[in-house]
Amino acid sequence: MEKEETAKMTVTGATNNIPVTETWMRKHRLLYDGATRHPFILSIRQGSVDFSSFKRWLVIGQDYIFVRSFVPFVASVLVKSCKEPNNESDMEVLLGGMASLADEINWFKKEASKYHVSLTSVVPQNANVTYCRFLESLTGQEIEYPVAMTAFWAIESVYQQSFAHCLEEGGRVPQELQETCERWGNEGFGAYCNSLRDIVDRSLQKASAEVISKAEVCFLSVVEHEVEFWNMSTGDA
Ligand SMILES: Cc1ncc(CNC=O)c(N)n1
Repeated sequence: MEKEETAKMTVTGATNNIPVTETWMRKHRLLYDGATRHPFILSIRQGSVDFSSFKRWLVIGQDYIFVRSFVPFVASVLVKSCKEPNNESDMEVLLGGMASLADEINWFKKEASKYHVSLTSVVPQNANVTYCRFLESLTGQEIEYPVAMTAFWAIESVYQQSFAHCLEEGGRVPQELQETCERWGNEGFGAYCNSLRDIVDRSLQKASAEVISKAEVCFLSVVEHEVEFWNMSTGDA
């Protein structure tokens, strides 16, 4: 076995058959579940969430700000994907992601007007500002494609799995939040997340041990930012 390859196995714990993302999920399960099973998410699933103006402001207003920062980040990943060999399918998956963000921005506007949330006057909370800055720090040219792709996949997957959990059997999602849960928790969005995951695993197969560990750190950062994002729901973030 080549030296580089041995180093890679040491860093990731990956063997030939287990994809890197799967090894991370096993290793960091508790932290990951802390995001997808956050008390705020569980309160939506249980129907105990009070969808008062404060929570609406969070789910619509703060998330709108996040998504506006997410767009240039996704654009930067798309630019990187164009420089990758055999990029045709990556580019298409990322373009699909872009298209759904355009749709999402319109949806935020519709929800905002329904609940009289003024999107232009929402002041971003600290946790959100920090998360958006983190996204911006990942847009630079020096950030390797697998690292940026890892962040992208993790951001989408955490959201998808959180809202899909709300919709699983036994949930009692309040009617006002049903559409929100379906937007990110639907199966199509789940399939899209799996495509992102496959791109991550494939791009990491060719990556150096250093890039693989950077990607793992990036994965953990995303999960932590997602927890902090929902911690805003208690008002003391
Ligand atoms: C905080 C956060 N994380 C992930 C997503 C899902 N990606 C795009 O919409 C989101 N909307 N908000």
